[in-house]
Amino acid sequence: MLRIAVPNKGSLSEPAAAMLSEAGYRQRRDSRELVLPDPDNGVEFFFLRPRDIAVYVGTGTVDVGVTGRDLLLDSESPATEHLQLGFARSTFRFATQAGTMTDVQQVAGRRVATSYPVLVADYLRTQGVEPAEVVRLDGAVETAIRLGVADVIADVVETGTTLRAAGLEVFGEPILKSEAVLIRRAEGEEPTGLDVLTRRLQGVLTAREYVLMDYDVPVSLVDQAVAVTPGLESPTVSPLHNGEWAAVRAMVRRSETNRVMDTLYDLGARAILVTSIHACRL
Ligand SMILES: Nc1ncnc2c1ncn2[C@@H]1O[C@H](COP(=O)(O)OP(=O)(O)OP(=O)(O)O)[C@@H](O)[C@H]1O
Ligand SMILES: O=P(O)(O)OC[C@H]1O[C@H](OP(=O)(O)OP(=O)(O)O)[C@H](O)[C@@H]1O
Ligand SMILES: [Mg+2]
Repeated sequence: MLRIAVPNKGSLSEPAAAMLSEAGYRQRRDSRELVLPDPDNGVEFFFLRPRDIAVYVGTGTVDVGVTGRDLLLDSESPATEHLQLGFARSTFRFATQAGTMTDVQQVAGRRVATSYPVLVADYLRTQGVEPAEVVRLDGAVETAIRLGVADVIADVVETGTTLRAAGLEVFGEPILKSEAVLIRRAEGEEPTGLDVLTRRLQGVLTAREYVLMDYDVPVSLVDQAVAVTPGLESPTVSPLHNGEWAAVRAMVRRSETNRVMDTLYDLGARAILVTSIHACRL
């Protein structure tokens, strides 16, 4: 059985459970369940603190796990990214009182509060900046400046709402772009069953990113239409009862759906239909 660690709480927990459920795995019914066997799919889920998941994977106690890239890097665990999962996207940034700092060099000799001390210390070292101190806090880092324990913070930023509410502003380059990732042990053989899990998760990622587009187009315009919707490999072109028209089916990036429909319509395509992909294996 492939042992899979899944975040039990926090920002990663719900979207990770949703993705695994879309991939056909069992879901826990109660958030207090800590272990969930799924024998039909040959896996066993362990619900752990997101910060601990890299540690368990690095020691080989579990085979793979879902965590954030930022948490993985902060853990110093011998685990490695296996697959990017596309949710919990965030940046990791320095911030301080609005209008006071512009460059990471200004962090020299200052106190930095963060929940990610290893990540921050590593980054400052690469920039040749020596802070006075890196203060490790568990959360609510944005309040550290007002309370006088730090001059600068380094934290996860998604919308920036939390920073603005605290009267803070980012400065310097982003330290990191993070998202949820599936991790595995850096050394050793690939765990048995990881290939199936990977294909299933890739199927979910593709189903989320693409839609199926069907349309009818005059046979004389098929080549031009196919150039607009080349699909992943090659679109399906089928004859229609009216021999002057053909039907085309292709996968299209969800984000481009309306632009592609406009272009096809202008070209002369009609009966353009878009459907979601429920599941797929490429
Ligand atoms: N607002 C957010 N938007 C996107 N990702 C986030 C956000 N907050 C945290 N993350 C990501 O979630 C992971 C941190 O997990 P963690 O469980 O600490 O989340 P949390 O929501 O801060 O939980 P907790 O309330 O227990 O601190 C990191 O990978 C981080 O980048
Ligand atoms: O840019 P935003 O959209 O505002 O999101 C970023 C905030 O979200 C997370 O906090 P969380 O709610 O997890 O609280 P915490 O600080 O206690 O971890 C993170 O630590 C930031 O504070
Ligand atoms: Mg948090």
